[in-house]
Amino acid sequence: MEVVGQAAAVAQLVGNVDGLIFKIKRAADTAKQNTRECENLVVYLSTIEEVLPTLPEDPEVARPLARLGSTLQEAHDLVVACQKRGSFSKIFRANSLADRFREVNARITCDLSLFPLVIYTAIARRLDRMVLPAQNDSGAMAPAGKSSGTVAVETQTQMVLVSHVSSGSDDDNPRRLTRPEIAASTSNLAVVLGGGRSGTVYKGSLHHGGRVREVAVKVLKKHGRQGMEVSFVAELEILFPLRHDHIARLVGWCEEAEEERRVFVYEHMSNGTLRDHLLGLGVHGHGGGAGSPVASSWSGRVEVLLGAARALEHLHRRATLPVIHRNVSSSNILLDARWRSYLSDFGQALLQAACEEHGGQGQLVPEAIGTFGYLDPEYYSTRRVSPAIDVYSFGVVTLEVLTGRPHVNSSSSKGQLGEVPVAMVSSVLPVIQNGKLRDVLDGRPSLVPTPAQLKALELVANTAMLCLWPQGKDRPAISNVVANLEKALGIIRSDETNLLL
Ligand SMILES: Nc1ncnc2c1ncn2[C@@H]1O[C@H](COP(=O)(O)OP(=O)(O)OP(=O)(O)O)[C@@H](O)[C@H]1O
Repeated sequence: MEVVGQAAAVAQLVGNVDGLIFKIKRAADTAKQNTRECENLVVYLSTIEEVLPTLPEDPEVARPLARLGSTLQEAHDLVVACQKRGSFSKIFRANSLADRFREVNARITCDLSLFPLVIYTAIARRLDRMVLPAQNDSGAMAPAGKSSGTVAVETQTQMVLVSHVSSGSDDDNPRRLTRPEIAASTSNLAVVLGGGRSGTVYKGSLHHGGRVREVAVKVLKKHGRQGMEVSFVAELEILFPLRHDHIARLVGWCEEAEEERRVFVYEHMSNGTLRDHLLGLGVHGHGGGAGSPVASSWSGRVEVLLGAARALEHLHRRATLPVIHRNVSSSNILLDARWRSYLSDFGQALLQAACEEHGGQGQLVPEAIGTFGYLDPEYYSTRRVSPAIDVYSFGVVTLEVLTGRPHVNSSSSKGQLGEVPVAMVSSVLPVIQNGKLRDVLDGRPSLVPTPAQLKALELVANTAMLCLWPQGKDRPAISNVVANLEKALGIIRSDETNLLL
């Protein structure tokens, strides 16, 4: 009896969502402003509409369905508002409506992520298919914009899936992989690249569409972090649409819910992590030897920092669905064969829209997760998530780059429980604040700075100081950090050129 009741409740919720989608579509037909946003929303909702009849009559889907229903009610009100023309400042009104569309879209995406994983990935797969242009008979991709209905598909792509700066083609979209594909690509997980709290990363080569691609395959721990399923879905949701020249690209994923096996496949970065090079760790043969510009030149170091700052700028300000990374560290900045830097490891990332919901103060999380030494103390005490927490961690990475020291040291004085770890910030920052940057700069012979380089490094150090300000509101936005690093890199490069002449 109870089961019948639950089934009826789910059926009713599905009917409600279906009805709302129908109403939104009808209202969108007669929208007089923000018509593009309305069209985008309709395309997004059509995908959800397709999935609705396949939902199981399971109590687990009732809660996310109810949430989706109330978000769609707001979406409907928004589209209805677009049926009127604003009598006062039309442009202002259009912009504020566009902001509300962004919020509603982000909320719908958040609501979808609450569905059980198997349903969510079904939706993601459908969206995946929508972004891939139709293949012609020869298997080559048809040019975008040529197939019927492509306009809708393209706008959908812009809205939901592809954030912006794309350096790859559409066939670079992440795809679902099978377990045999994972086993074959990694020769049964033969070569370990590294490991962390969430799993082990293996080297692999993926054959697809006549191409071979070097990949890093992260097999998530079965019972690692609490809520692994939730964090898998969250990372998939965040990484799927992200395209940026300094963000490690997701190539695919594999999910076998029954066996609790979850895998992410990323582009392989052959030169390891920034940390390896700063500390001269010989991990996999690329730990900061003579050939590493990151170990041996200030331009190499500042360039890597700038890449990571641009990745954060993209996440915070430019991505269609802005993101807070929450785990910025020198181990999560990877280097490819050309020494370009890439931000990686989005396992703790959060969508900013969810954070903004909380009266602009940032979302309150149950626990301030992070790595000691990188963790923003204000976030640690308030548990409120905002972009400023990434800026703080980036400040710590900047100090690592300047000093070549690890983010934590073991104190010489032993506490009751053994050696006490000390965050580098507490030992290095006061020295920089006293104007004695030279005392803490990495002292390797190839890094002795010229006077011009020292000026540039002072700018970098001052920027780090601002990033490490105790209160998040006093820290710079990441765009200002990018601007300062660009300036510093310009000074160092022109000095290097002068030295060569
Ligand atoms: N795309 C990649 N290319 C090459 N090596 C990689 C790649 N991704 C990860 N690695 C290696 O695997 C290690 C662990 O990866 P990652 O930091 O993502 O794991 P994690 O379990 O999420 O770690 P954390 O403890 O920070 O949560 C990295 O330090 C790096 O050495």
